[in-house]
Amino acid sequence: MSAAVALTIAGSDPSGGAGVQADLKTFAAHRVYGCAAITALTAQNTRGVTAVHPVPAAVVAGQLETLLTDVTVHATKIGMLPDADVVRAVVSVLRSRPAGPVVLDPVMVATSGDRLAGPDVVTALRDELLPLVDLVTPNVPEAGVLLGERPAEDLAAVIRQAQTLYGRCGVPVLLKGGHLDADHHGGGPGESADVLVDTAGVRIVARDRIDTPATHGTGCTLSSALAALASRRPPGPVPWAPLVEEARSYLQEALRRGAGLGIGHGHGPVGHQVYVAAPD
Ligand SMILES: Nc1ncnc2c1ncn2[C@@H]1O[C@H](COP(=O)(O)OP(=O)(O)OP(=O)(O)O)[C@@H](O)[C@H]1O
Ligand SMILES: Cc1ncc(CO)c(N)n1
Repeated sequence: MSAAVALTIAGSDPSGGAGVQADLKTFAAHRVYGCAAITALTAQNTRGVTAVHPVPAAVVAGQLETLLTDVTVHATKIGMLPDADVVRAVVSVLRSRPAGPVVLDPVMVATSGDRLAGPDVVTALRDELLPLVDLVTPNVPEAGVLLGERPAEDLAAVIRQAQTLYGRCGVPVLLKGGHLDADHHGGGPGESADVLVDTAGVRIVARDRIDTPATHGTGCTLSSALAALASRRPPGPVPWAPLVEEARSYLQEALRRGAGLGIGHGHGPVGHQVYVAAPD
């Protein structure tokens, strides 16, 4: 039997806190073999993004085709897709080559507020890619954009939008509440609450909110932890609720560790190297 293999399809972040670099560290922390196809080169640090250079769509397709004709991938995470052509390249490969359960993090804006995807991405992502995936993990502003609504301002609105998005696309939704104002998040005092909606109904997954500026790449880390955990499972439908609980516990430890790393001068990275137990 081969090792569990997870694939990330994402952009590069030279500062190592987000994107492909964060995903591969997260896969390693979950004792999963990591593969990576790069969709864009960014120039960024913990303070912001200074340039985005999309990889040509045909080159993205070529990376995936070449990889998937040889390597069996047990789960995939999709992150930054810089333009609609790259979205379509990923769609076309995924239609013909199985890559395990797919977690889609619909990246639009970095923690620093800089845009990472052009406006044409939203329609292609929502109409062409979303129906093919097994879990979508928008943050509050991204859910607003996908629904064409104002971003949620409290937990009740997050629950409503997660249900609406699930109703429209039929794909399990994990709507992340990290952006909710601490006074309005409603998940309980000092908590950061995410909302999972799938066939099992609505589940709120909350953890204590850690008081730290080092939150660069939390979304990337959560979605790659979910793909890593999915890659370790037997084939078949993924019960997302226990995986979300596990991934949040991992992220919580990584946030605690990141608070002491002292990397960069802006929103520092989380400490990915929190090794979780090997699969049984
Ligand atoms: N200070 C915090 N303490 C604990 N958990 C947090 C904190 N900030 C964010 N989270 C959690 O981190 C995960 C990512 O949430 P967030 O809403 O920030 O996503 P994102 O905006 O996609 O992340 P990114 O910063 O990578 O763009 C969620 O599970 C959220 O609840
Ligand atoms: C490459 C990349 N992907 C995703 C994010 C979102 O955090 C980022 N900052 N950079």
